[in-house]
Amino acid sequence: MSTLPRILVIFNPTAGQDPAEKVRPALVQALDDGGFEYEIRETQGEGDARRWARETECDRVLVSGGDGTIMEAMSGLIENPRDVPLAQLPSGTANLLARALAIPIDREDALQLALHDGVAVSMDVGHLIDHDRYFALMAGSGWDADLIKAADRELKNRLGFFAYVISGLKSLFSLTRSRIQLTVDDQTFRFRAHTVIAINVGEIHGSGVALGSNLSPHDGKLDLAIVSPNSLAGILRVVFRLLTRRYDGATELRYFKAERIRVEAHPPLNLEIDGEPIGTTPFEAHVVPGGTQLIVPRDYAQAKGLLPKA
Ligand SMILES: Nc1ncnc2c1ncn2[C@@H]1O[C@H](COP(=O)(O)OP(=O)(O)OP(=O)(O)O)[C@@H](O)[C@H]1O
Repeated sequence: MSTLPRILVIFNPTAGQDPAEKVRPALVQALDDGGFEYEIRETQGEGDARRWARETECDRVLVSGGDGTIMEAMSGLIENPRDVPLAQLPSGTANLLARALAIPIDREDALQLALHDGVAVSMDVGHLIDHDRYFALMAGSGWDADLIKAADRELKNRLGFFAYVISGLKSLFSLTRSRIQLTVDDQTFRFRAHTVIAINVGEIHGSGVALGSNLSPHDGKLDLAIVSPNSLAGILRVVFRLLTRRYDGATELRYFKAERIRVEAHPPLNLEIDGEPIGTTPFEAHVVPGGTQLIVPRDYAQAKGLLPKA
């Protein structure tokens, strides 16, 4: 009897800039070469990936798509009564989850990891309660949500990742602060800010790029970042702090760690979940510790102390 995992491939033919005719043959070739038993299902739109992942009886789900498709499949797997790990063939525009977990973006390397070399580890996920949506990276209100709303499909097709850079710069100049009421576990705070982000994964592994210090999707907590400068000079100060990794000691950039948070804003702020617009504030989120199983590089798992001690 074969000991290879039976694989459900969830394939989003519209993700990213590479046409499906280029991605699909490479995928089929790698699966055939490895001798796997597999099924490939192509998404038609929102909801397919979540439903198929929730219902699958395979041993592993391999998602070919961007962060949106991966998160849909991850949500389905959280609802699947069996523990089924998720592997990725990052084929989106930003591929932030892959980059954060040190998963290669190169197609062949990613397939080698997804099918052969990777190890399964648990990772926390966030849950946006009112929307019943899970997030791996973050749920954010304010600037991040504005820029994601501005980077629509047409702009992403035309410019790829630069769509986010351009819409991010544009949104920076129109930021206005809202009155925020923030509940962090049992404590309530009131202040003015233009951006409040609940972060699960906030660091590109090994790159030095991070949204804060000691952010970890393996600590059973969400990190909350609050950005509140009221002028362009203040915004540039925050950007400089982030780039130079000086996160502490500024009132314009504050952090909390929590298991549960609630954000109300007046006027309401745009809201995004893992790079997808999802209406406006208020939002309430909590962490599901170790809620998902992911296939990651052995080096990443080792660096994070996630491998069983030999
Ligand atoms: N066949 C399809 N036709 C059109 N849209 C689809 C299809 N299948 C899935 N979708 C939509 O694709 C979106 C997810 O895209 P995904 O995030 O994976 O790629 P992306 O937008 O290129 O990448 P990124 O999130 O990195 O920018 C979901 O909104 C989903 O509904």
